[in-house]
Amino acid sequence: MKLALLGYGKMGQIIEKFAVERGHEIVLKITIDNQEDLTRENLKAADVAIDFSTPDSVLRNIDVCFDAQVPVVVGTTGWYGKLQEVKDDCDKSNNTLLYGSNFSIGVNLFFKLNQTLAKLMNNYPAYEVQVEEIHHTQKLDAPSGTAITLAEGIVENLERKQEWLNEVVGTGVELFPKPEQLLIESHRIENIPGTHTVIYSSEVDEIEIKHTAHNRAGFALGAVVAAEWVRDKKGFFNITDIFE
Ligand SMILES: NC(=O)C1=CN([C@@H]2O[C@H](COP(=O)(O)OP(=O)(O)OC[C@H]3O[C@@H](n4cnc5c(N)ncnc54)[C@H](OP(=O)(O)O)[C@@H]3O)[C@@H](O)[C@H]2O)C=CC1
Ligand SMILES: O=C(O)C1=N[C@H](C(=O)O)C[C@H](O)C1
Repeated sequence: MKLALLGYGKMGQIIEKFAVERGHEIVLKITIDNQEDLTRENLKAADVAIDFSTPDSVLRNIDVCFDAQVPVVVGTTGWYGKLQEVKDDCDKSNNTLLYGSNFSIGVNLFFKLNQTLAKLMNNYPAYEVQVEEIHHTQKLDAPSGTAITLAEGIVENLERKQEWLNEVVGTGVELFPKPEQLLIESHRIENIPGTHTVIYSSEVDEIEIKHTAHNRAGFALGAVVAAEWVRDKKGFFNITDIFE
């Protein structure tokens, strides 16, 4: 299959490696320096576009994919406030988009564990819950998309939590969540590909579930598999649709 890579940074380059290994061809690579090459005409050479760019550029990239009627896999995070708008555009224009805060198999298993644990905890009010995420210092968004998915999994399944709020550690701003608010703590440390922990803490003990990415390979392979899966489909999908 012919692929367009929208964003060719840390992720785009590993995605290229897995895509070529699996017999695909890269027909277009877009970075900040050649953004003007992202046109409907150029995109039409691709069967699927894969976007791992930036929160500021992703919405325009999606628009161009919709205009060209090219299915797009979106790994970029930091735009989920616009999710409903993008879904409406996708449906109205009869297009195809698959997005996911995390394309690795391990994290998608972790999402399920998180939901199950949150349900169990309805019977155990002595436990307070918190989400922690650690990423490299170049990350542009906080909290991470994965942490948002984890927090939503908790809010949807644990009755005593109604919304999440985010504290970026080291900025000097400390938050004091109300009992119905779930704290997501973000840490930025050199060279960490992505670590997520859900912690339930009581007076007497603590239960933690944790996912640690050793590198970016799991995310990149997942994105290529997602492109293969979505190629001949129409509609708006999440990575969890592949795992169902
Ligand atoms: N869903 C998932 O599983 C994962 C998601 N991510 C997300 O993917 C995104 C990218 O991550 P990562 O590769 O680490 O980031 P990088 O900063 O390494 O790469 C971003 C790329 O986007 C390019 N870019 C900047 N502006 C534009 C534009 N206007 N159009 C197209 N490309 C542009 C940059 O160009 P230049 O090189 O010239 O600066 C760079 O090539 C982030 O949002 C991150 O959170 C990351 C890992 C896994
Ligand atoms: O920016 C990153 O690096 C990552 N971003 C994704 C996120 O925001 O959750 C996925 C992964 O954790 C790496």
